Amino acid sequence: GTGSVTATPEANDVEYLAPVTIGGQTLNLDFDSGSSDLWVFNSQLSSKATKGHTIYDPTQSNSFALMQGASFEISYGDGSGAAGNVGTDTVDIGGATVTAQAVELATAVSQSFVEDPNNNGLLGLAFSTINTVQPQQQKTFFDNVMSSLAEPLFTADLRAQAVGAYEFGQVDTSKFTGAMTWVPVNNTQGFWQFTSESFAVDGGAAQTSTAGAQAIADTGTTLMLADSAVATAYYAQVDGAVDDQTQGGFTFPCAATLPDLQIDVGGTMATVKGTDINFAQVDDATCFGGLQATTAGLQIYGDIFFKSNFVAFNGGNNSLGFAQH
Ligand SMILES: N[C@H]1[C@H](O)[C@@H](Sc2ccccc2)[C@@H]2OC[C@H]1O2
Repeated sequence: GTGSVTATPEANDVEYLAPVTIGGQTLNLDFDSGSSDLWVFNSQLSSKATKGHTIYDPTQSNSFALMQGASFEISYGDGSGAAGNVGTDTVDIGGATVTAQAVELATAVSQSFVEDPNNNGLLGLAFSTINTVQPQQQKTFFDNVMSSLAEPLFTADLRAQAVGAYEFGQVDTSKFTGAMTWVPVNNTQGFWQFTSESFAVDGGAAQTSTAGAQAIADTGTTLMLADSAVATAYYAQVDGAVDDQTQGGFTFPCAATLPDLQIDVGGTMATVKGTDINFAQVDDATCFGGLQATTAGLQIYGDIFFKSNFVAFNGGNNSLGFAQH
């Protein structure tokens, strides 16, 4: 089978939300290819925590079953987190269905989630080896649904300030231009990880990235976090750009024309359009860059990358496909 749902951006394309039906109840969740827990806002949380959110109420589902003694606790790269207990229920994403999917029910969530009323939980799409449920680790929706899909893959078609799509089981070739390039994935850390060792600015000479030379494809990260050599060289080509730590990174005059960035993905150059690298206005004339330096060893290619590239995640052969869109 296949499944297809809309991917709707929040303001400034900070995150993309997609509808998921759990035991007949539909919630908009943040699909996250950088983690592997499916957790939701639910009726166990305080009314203060759930104010403005859509919640899942397991008592109203006739297919919910508590997973006795199971719990989860997850913390994310940005310092946010959630923890709680676990059950199973039928989960449907645009027609792709898993009958006994582990659904993690938060009993505590960090303030950044409370203050994000459109986000009613996360749906992890990284590898199940980093799922946090104890004592028995659980599988992601994608792992569970894969064998029933026409093709063992899902795709992300995320758009700048427009509705895109997540699809399971098929690559919709009408969603991108040119050929799709497939590259190998190293999943030893549980991520959709690939080599990324060089870059070029505005079609200029290829330059070598210094640090880890590894990157992950992370739909749950807003920006594109690359080696500092990449960000420094990029903004050196933008008049008036500065690394302004009071703003948290590179800023530039909003009137600037941003160059395209070519970045190595598994040995083939992918392009991130300059227009997609203008993230948000921070004051009347200053804009904040969508490309920033990573603080971790890994480079994290988030939504800024996805706005220029249609990406397919193949769990059948652990490869990543990308194409311009
Ligand atoms: N994979 C990412 C994840 O989806 C988000 S969790 C999140 C937190 C607050 C608001 C929305 C989402 C966090 O930022 C980067 C990394 O961790």
